[in-house]
Amino acid sequence: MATMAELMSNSVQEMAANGQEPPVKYFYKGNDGGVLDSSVPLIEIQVVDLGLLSSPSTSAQELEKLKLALSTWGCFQVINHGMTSSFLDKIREVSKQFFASPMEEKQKYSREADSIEGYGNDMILSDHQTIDWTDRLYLTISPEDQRKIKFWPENPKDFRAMAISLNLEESCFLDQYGEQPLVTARFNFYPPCPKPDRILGVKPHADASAVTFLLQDKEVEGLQFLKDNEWFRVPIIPHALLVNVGDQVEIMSNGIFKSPVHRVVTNTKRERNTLAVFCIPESDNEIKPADGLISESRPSLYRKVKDYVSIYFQHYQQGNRPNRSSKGFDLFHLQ
Ligand SMILES: O=C(O)CCC(=O)C(=O)O
Ligand SMILES: [Fe+2]
Repeated sequence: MATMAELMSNSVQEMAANGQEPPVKYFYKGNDGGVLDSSVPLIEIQVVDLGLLSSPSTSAQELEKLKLALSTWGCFQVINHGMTSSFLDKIREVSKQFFASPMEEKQKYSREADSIEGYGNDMILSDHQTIDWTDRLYLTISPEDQRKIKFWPENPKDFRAMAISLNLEESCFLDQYGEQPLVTARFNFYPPCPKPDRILGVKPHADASAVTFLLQDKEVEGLQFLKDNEWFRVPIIPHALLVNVGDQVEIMSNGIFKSPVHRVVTNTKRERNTLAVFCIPESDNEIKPADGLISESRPSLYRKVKDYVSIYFQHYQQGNRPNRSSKGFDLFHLQ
């Protein structure tokens, strides 16, 4: 049996700091390596104002914008969301401080070999797997009784308070989410990478969530979305949150809302910090296209699923995406 040390890969941050040559398992096998320059076009991303969305005189127009965004790109930036700029900056700061703390400190929160929760990087499931150039801290935020406080850093002191107040449960509004949807937070740290043309921060994937909220780095770009076989950069709006549809809302909306394929590219000079918050329906709930969205002209395009996240992770590390089509269970290959 493989030992714990064999199953866990090294911290990417240490490799970067030591100027170590990245092992080949980090090299992306696809023919489309990542680039971070202006030759990659920017998404003309919709910016949705939550204030306008909730005010009767302006909501219709804002709702149209939302629908257009979700049915074309599957993502938008949200402003006027009620979280102050100083609060968002504080999250960024606390996350930076955690990753900047000594390795012995971070290792107190190391994930266990067979689970994603805690501090670490990709789980190694196969010899052929491409590993992402990122270290992460992955925490369950809600339901509260599923929090594993042992993984929540004690330092910086503000960390636990910050993460608790990030409870975005209210945004998970659909019935299919169930009474106790899961909200998880992934603090992502991408150190500078010596081989950005060969190594990705996160390989191409779509999210297993219903909806994902991303707090981007304020200064360093990296996230790209795929549309019509072309990659597009996401612009930075410092105090906006990026919202993207995950596979489960694509299923619930019978494919009207798109769960976009995205990736993170690396760069040689600057580290990048982001926070992704995933809203995930209760695993016992059956997820299926809403009845109102099925008709003779638009039959149900997806199979019913339960515990989609488990199905998803069985495929993810191999670079595959489960095919949720009602027609079968082929795999959609991403690398
Ligand atoms: O860090 C980013 O920009 C995106 C991360 C991401 O796609 C994910 O964690 O699923
Ligand atoms: Fe993602």
